[in-house]
Amino acid sequence: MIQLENVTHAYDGRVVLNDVSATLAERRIGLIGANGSGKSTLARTLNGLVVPDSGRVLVDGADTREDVRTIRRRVGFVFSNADTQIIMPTVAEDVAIGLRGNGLNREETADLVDAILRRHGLAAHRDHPAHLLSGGQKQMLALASVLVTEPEVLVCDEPTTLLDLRNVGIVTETLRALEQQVILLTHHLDTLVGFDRVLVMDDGRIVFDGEPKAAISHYVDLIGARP
Ligand SMILES: Nc1ncnc2c1ncn2[C@@H]1O[C@H](COP(=O)(O)OP(=O)(O)OP(=O)(O)O)[C@@H](O)[C@H]1O
Repeated sequence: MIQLENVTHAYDGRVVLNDVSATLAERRIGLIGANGSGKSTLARTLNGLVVPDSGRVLVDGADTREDVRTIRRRVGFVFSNADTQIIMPTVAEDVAIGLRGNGLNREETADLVDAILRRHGLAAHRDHPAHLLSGGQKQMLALASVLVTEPEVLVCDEPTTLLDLRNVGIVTETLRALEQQVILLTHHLDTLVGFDRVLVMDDGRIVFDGEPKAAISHYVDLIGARP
């Protein structure tokens, strides 16, 4: 469970998170809001990528300010642009890098890598250069490389933004089927169908917190009311 307690954060003196408090316990949580409303910054506080100026973020009671290594293992993060996340030359190497240092031998590592590549439709691309994959395949690789580390929570920052409609569907279905808690930031509002809870952000605050339909309707009204 993740708890945000009076989280405030500013960039260059401009407040982008303004006294945000929330307890994130549901399995499927969406986070929506206009560009620049603070979603990514909030998401980045959840695994210590951003440490708030004041307030605190607790992951199963551990403070992101103090225990970032443990928290990074528990909370995986997937970025919208997979190119920024793929770091190794080949597909298999990129997945394997996440397993480094966990005591597995080469064979065990290869077995795990192969299993996760099969699960995410990438087995045929095992030894291909990662940068030659299609946009959708790259996003699946980024997802696979995080999931192989078995995080308890997966934070996905607009993982479908750069994808065509078919790949939006594939990534959405993959996220839907995961065991772990998923916190999904998205502008693709229909990917939130069936979610337990959706938070709407505006100007650094959570301005609505409820079931998807009501949250989306609140967001649409909010945007509609803008000059
Ligand atoms: N590293 C940074 N340095 C300075 N300003 C930043 C930084 N990251 C974000 N910002 C600013 O903080 C504000 C909130 O940005 P953030 O990315 O959290 O919003 P967002 O809701 O995720 O937006 P989008 O939907 O466009 O991704 C924006 O005005 C952005 O320009």
